[in-house]
Amino acid sequence: MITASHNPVEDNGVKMVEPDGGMLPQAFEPIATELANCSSDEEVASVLRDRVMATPATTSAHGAHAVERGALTVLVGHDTRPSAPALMAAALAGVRALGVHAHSCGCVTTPQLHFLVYLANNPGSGGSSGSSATAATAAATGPVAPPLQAYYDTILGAFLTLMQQQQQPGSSSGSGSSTTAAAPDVVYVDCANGVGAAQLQPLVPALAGVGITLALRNTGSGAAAGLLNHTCGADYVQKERLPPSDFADVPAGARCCSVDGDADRLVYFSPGDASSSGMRLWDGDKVAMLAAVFIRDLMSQLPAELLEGIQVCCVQTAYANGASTAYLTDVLKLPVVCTPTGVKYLHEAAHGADLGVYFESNGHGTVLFSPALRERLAAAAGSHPAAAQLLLLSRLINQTVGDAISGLLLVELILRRKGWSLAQWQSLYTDLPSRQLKLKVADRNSITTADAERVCVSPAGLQEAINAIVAKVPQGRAFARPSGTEDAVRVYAEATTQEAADGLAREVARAVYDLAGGVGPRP
Ligand SMILES: CC(=O)N[C@H]1[C@@H](OP(=O)(O)O)O[C@H](CO)[C@@H](O)[C@@H]1O
Ligand SMILES: [Mg+2]
Repeated sequence: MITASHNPVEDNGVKMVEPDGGMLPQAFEPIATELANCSSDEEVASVLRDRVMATPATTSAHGAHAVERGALTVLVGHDTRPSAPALMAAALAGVRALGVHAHSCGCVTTPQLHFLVYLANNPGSGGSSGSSATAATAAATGPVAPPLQAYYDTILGAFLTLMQQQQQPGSSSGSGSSTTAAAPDVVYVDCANGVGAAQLQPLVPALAGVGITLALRNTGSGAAAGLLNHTCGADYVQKERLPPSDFADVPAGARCCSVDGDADRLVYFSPGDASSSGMRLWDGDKVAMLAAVFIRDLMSQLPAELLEGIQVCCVQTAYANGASTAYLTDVLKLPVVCTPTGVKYLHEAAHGADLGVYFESNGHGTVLFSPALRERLAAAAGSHPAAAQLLLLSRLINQTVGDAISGLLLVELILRRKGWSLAQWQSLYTDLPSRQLKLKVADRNSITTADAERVCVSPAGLQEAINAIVAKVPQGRAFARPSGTEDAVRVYAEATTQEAADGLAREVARAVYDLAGGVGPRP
């Protein structure tokens, strides 16, 4: 997938999708770094020959045995960047030079490409009408590109079925009042001027059919088209806590959401008054809680023996607001696992359970259902409506990777099913005030961490200094870690007041600056 996600339009990047639809295996990262740092074509060729071609595929859907190159197909997609067509041509030429089929999926979202790769290798599993044709062709010639329609048939199809069940009188639709009275007619969607604009379009007529008007903004088209991710998109809204461009006329309190440039992140927000202050945010933590509440409700309607031995787990990072962690453990009584930052870690941990809910605060995440759980649900679907609904949820929710389109449908389904307004969703728990800062140091890798990045191991004395600072702040929590994506050290702090959280973050940043070789002005 040729994309630089939420980053500025002039950046570029690539995300690799494994044959099972998953993310790049971690073992491949050092090789990818080597490739990215090559300074000449010759060097690229030699790294490809000596390192890439010499590394056996680990998670190939075909198993460890060698596969005829001519039987392989690589699917390539791209985002809306002006650099995409040239990079796409290069990628296709590179794949074909190896004697491997290359197929352009065109301008798609990252999660759509993950889904298509999964479906190409697991024909028939999408639950779409088109997939049986795909299965027949695949048997004859190896994986071929399934039509993008298969994505909508699966994800949107499951959403519409769940919505229709809700609207049938007397349907068993989970707990909570199933009134739609609290749901507004219009959901304003900030498409970040990215791929989401075109790919959300098929949802517009489909959702209109169930009474939801999607108003797409920042679609990257028209005379005043904005720039990709520029003052818009999920990353901007979540980090700046500001409504995106082109939302000035959206009424205060309206239901809005924002996706990032490649549509794998989703946050909800509601504009405040004219001064832009008072914008409210429903971040990845809030989406995770909503999903967890709903799934827990459905599971509680199933006979205990059906769920015997089934493990449910919620996965967060240290950036998850402490109030959300407390809500999961104290109110929902669900086990919580904390992993290092980065979806690859959360995804892996969620895979360890039968039902794994994972979201980063920045809006990237999904809910994974194990094959064993899906089998049990399928067997019970005829006799237990809640099992049938959970099974449909596993189709509505992209099982390969976090997906803003699938996430939007999930949130809208749950809010309507529960009859909840944004305010009721917000009131599940109250976030502790928090602050994130970043600073530069001479070498960020001089900071090493343990315990899912919550403790600094080096440089010597840093953790002791952080402990002493945190101890002075009631209910304070803070940590510092080197960013994996930027040349910076990130500091996170939370406390019972915004002032205390701000002060705590500043003090910790100063300790990092003093003990880890800060560069530039002291925070
Ligand atoms: C605090 C924060 O938002 N960190 C982001 C950021 O990672 P860093 O390692 O913090 O730079 O980029 C990652 C990739 O997009 C994302 O997964 C992660 O959540
Ligand atoms: Mg992204």
